[in-house]
Amino acid sequence: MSHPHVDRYASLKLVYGNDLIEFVRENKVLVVGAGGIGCELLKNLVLSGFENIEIIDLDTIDISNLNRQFLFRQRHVGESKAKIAKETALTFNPKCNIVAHHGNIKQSAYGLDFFKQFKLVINALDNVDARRHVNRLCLAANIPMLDGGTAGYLGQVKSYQKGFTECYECKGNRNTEKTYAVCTIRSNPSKMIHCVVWAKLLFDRLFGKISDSNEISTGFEEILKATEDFPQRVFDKVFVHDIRELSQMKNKEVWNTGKPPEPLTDEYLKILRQNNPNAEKRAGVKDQIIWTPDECVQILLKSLSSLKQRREQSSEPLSFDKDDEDALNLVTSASNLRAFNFHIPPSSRFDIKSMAGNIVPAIATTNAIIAGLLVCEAFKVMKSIHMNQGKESSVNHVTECLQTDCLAKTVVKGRKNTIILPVSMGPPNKKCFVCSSNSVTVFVNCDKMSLERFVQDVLQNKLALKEPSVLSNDDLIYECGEELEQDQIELIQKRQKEMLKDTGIVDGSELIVEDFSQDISWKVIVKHMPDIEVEEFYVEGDEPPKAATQENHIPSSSGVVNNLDNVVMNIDDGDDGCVCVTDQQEERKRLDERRNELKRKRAEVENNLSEDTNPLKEKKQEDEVILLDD
Ligand SMILES: Nc1ncnc2c1ncn2[C@@H]1O[C@H](COP(=O)(O)OP(=O)(O)OP(=O)(O)O)[C@@H](O)[C@H]1O
Ligand SMILES: [Zn+2]
Repeated sequence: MSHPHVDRYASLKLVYGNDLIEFVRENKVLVVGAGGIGCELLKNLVLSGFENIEIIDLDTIDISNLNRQFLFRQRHVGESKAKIAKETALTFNPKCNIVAHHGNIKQSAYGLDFFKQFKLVINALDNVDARRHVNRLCLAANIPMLDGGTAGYLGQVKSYQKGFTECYECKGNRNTEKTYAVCTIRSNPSKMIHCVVWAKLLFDRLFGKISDSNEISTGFEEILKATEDFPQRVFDKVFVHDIRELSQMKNKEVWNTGKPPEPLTDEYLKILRQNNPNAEKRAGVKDQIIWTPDECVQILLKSLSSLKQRREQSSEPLSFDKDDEDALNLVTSASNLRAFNFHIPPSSRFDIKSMAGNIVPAIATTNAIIAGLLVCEAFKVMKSIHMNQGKESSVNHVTECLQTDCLAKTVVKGRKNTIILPVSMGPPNKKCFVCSSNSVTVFVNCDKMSLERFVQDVLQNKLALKEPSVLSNDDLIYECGEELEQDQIELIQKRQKEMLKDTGIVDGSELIVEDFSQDISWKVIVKHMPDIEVEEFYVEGDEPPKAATQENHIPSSSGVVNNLDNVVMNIDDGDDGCVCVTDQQEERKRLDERRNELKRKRAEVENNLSEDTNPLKEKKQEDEVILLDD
């Protein structure tokens, strides 16, 4: 292959021409994600003449990746995906210059300046959150973005460019996790998935970050303090006492399964033991064997004890990870025990793992098809950029690209045997607050929602901002960032706990929300919805909750998306070939300048208003008094 007299690109040049191949060799592309699609893609790119590539992935190689991520071998387990993908790809084409980043694309080191070096960005990601972030940076840097994704046998490739096509968020690609009514999860499940969602909340309540949404029952504080018998006390509380209380609800009609729940007393466990149809089925793959009630109890107690120890040794709350043995054992046993409580058939650890981890099986061939299509689209974009040099941002470079769907089976009428289906990309949606309008309306209950929840749930989770700052009436009421001073942090912490209405955010308030990490400045219009619960907030374009008084909903899981955000980045200096950016000074400087400008502006506004007509000033003084009182 690498004989010195053989031009490895000879056949490519016949197809694309010398000039384009030279252009592709010289110019840099960014690949985001080195997983199932990313590995295939990197291999294709290096074999197609793309010689300047940067690749980023936050993860390390897991044994479960080896069935489809063919750049990795067993000896690589535990190593950086980006680094090993680079090393293996270089063996296919040593001419390439590949830079590997072991990091999260959302880190500020990979901001606008980083993106600007590339002609094209290609996403090989597995979550909406990271895609939304990359979308915003590609819009800001005005770089075409290709996005590939698969779910089992289904796949899709889309090509985006600012001003010419819809953006990734034009059609509302939100973090739309399936949600369930709170009462179904907390007190009236009818399916195993309800028990799994509950078990994950139990995990969070006992070992994770405590919040209103994981408050599945009262009285955990005492149990958590217990030095002895912690596992048994948890068992007695959630599977016996709480259930006994629930079962005493008079009206039998209310139970979704048709029967009141049964506490897991010794007598009930005995009955379950006698009637257990799974008792004999002990052969087969270990993870697919359904545990007996006794096994569930034993495994529950053991995992509770080991997680308690781990939590005590850790300064941070734990977060559920489907690949963590203790966490999965806890969720599997707790889900099954709850299922026994509510007369729901139990499930295997394998099935519960896919429910708890929102897993859709990955198919290597679908990934390969999508990675192949991505490279075809990449050539079209590079060709256009090459032909229009100097007017990069004013020309539509994705004009020849099509949204390409890879289907599981023929579903298109009149198109026999069509499994690869090209469709035109839509134009930008004028109402899209990300690429077009810069204005978004949010519907929240200002009386019940705290500023903290507004920032976390609405701005960060729902609107996918990373480091939002919030200006209300020219007053900077919220900001985040590592460079804040202690007194600023204290002020924010205090204010965060206030309800929106107490911070001056009421019906019709127009906020300026900025996020320098995504180069975003939006007008956020607040509509106060007095009849909705805190969790029922929604954003323009979403379906509002059916009735204002309806029971509230909780997410089906704490979510793969969130877990990725929580991963601790492993940034090093790259002497092993894995380059990581550490210089964040520019970003800091920009933030500082902006902050000083805001302070100046705020001072001006305050000075211009007389003492008695300035509500902001009064509010501030109140804040200061409170601070002193502390
Ligand atoms: N914010 C991010 N920054 C960098 N890489 C990311 C980010 N989010 C996801 N990724 C990477 O994108 C890749 C997606 O690949 P893939 O869908 O095959 O997932 P996987 O984690 O390898 O597999 P599985 O989820 O099935 O275990 C993963 O390697 C993941 O680490
Ligand atoms: Zn858009």
